[in-house]
Amino acid sequence: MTRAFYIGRFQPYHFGHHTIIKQIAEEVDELVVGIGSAQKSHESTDPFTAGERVLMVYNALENLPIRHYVLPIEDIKYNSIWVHHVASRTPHFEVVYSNNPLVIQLFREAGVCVKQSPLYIRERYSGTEIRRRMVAGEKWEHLVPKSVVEVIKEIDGVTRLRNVSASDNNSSL
Ligand SMILES: Nc1ncnc2c1ncn2[C@@H]1O[C@H](COP(=O)(O)OP(=O)(O)OP(=O)(O)O)[C@@H](O)[C@H]1O
Ligand SMILES: NC(=O)c1ccc[n+]([C@@H]2O[C@H](COP(=O)(O)O)[C@@H](O)[C@H]2O)c1
Repeated sequence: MTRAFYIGRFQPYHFGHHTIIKQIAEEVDELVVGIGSAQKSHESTDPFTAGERVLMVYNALENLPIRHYVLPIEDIKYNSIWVHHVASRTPHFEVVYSNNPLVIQLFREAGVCVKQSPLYIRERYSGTEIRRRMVAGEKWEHLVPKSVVEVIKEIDGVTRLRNVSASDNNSSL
């Protein structure tokens, strides 16, 4: 039995993440999805709360054919003990899938097997690009699973993102 770990901020969860998670599900028996930077919300780069992101990911993974867990993970100040921090909040896993250089480095130093997950059409599927579209009033709905559109509409997430982005801009004046 192999259990894998995949972490992202998911601000928001998009088809890039979704495509990779479906590929991972073909290779392992169980998957733990970490909602990273769980303490963050209401910022232009991190507009959604951990709870909202749990809903996005959980609903999008409804039909994933393997057992999976969606768990919020807060950031800590010490990178050197982050792997232990993660381990204390998750079921034990044998392999990590990531593209984030720091995540890869920290897990490899801790002796955990890391597989580099490929990027799926990165220029289209990127949280930064999706948030830019939301603020600019451009179409973004086709870049995320339908269940993510529903969560963002329910919480009026686009208005929130525009408001917090506007206050970011004001504070830098
Ligand atoms: N298009 C994509 N295809 C596959 N994996 C992706 C894609 N975009 C991001 N990832 C990966 O998903 C993980 C989590 O990324 P994250 O939630 O930060 O998404 P992001 O799109 O990079 O967001 P942001 O632009 O806000 O930084 C990382 O390992 C990242 O490399
Ligand atoms: N010291 C820490 O708290 C620490 C270290 C490495 C990664 N992380 C988190 O892991 C997640 C990695 O996901 P991304 O690939 O989306 O950046 C982020 O939420 C990041 O903050 C946290």
